[in-house]
Amino acid sequence: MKTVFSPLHNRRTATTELDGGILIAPHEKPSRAETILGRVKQEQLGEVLPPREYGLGPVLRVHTQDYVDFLRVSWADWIAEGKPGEAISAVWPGRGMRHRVPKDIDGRLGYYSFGAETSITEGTWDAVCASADVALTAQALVANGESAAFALCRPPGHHAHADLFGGYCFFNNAAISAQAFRDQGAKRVAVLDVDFHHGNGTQSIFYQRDDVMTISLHGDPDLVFPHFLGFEDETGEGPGEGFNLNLVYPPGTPFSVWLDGLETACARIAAWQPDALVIALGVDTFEDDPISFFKLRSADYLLMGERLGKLNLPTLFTMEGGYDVDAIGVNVVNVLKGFEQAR
Ligand SMILES: NCCCCCC(=O)NO
Ligand SMILES: [Mg+2]
Ligand SMILES: [Zn+2]
Repeated sequence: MKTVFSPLHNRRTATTELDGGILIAPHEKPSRAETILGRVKQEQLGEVLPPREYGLGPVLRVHTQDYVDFLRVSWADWIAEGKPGEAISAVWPGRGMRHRVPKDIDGRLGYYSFGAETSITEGTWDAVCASADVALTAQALVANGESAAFALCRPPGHHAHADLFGGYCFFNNAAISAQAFRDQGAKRVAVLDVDFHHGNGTQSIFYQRDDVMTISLHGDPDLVFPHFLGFEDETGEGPGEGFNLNLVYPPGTPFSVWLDGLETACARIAAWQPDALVIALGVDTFEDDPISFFKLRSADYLLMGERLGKLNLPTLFTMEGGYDVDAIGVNVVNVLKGFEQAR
């Protein structure tokens, strides 16, 4: 399987994440991508390619112009105000307030985000654009005949809505890729999110559509991020009714239980017969992940990959979460190896 990777992910070097009332070193750090790349090479998964540059056209098929414009100028506007730290939202348009875009950078940060854990820094824009190019380059490989490809994206994307950043995500790489498949002629595209967290961004982007099916297995939003979306009664809206599926699990969920959910998801996908499958691949389902509460073990990721391979669909993997850096390379590449063994 080919991997697409860009060293420009290193432009995303946030030094602060608001967590537990203090600013910690971010969980979403450069060593995540470098460790995965090292394992891809060590295991000889396949060729590693640099991304092509696609520009903002494909991004704007999913994200709004005003949001993209905001992201591009956010850091410059922040430092123009003489702010001492990294750009972090501290105010949001709460219930009963006006949902309009303020002029002030603090107001715009709040309007265009849904959490304070994600800072914007000097190189964030460059890394975010490169991450989308990585996804689109891997998507093109699959659209042009590769049976599967791995987009080693950083920063991740599945929490990003059309005009919201959060959860370490800015451009929704999986959604941008799904839309690219559609724009290149695929009639039906399924996005399956196996990250520990709900793919709230991906769900919201396609929620009223019946051409992109979105499915996510994740920790109970009543207990974990993103807290306000991802419940099992969210099944789609309007034409999209029935094209969203959330499978929610409690703390301590082992692979055996999680695998039942994967089986449900795969059955739904197989019945729909999509032309392409995008897997939002987070491995924060791992038993030792520092911010999650499932109990998957490294060997389980081989079985996860195998089950996904048995769907026999053109498949794009986009890298999402996973924060146990010692294990992330093994776990990610285990999914990809298991996938290939099933083909
Ligand atoms: N306290 C913030 C947690 C953000 C979760 C990010 C993630 O891994 N999403 O998949
Ligand atoms: Mg998920
Ligand atoms: Zn996650």
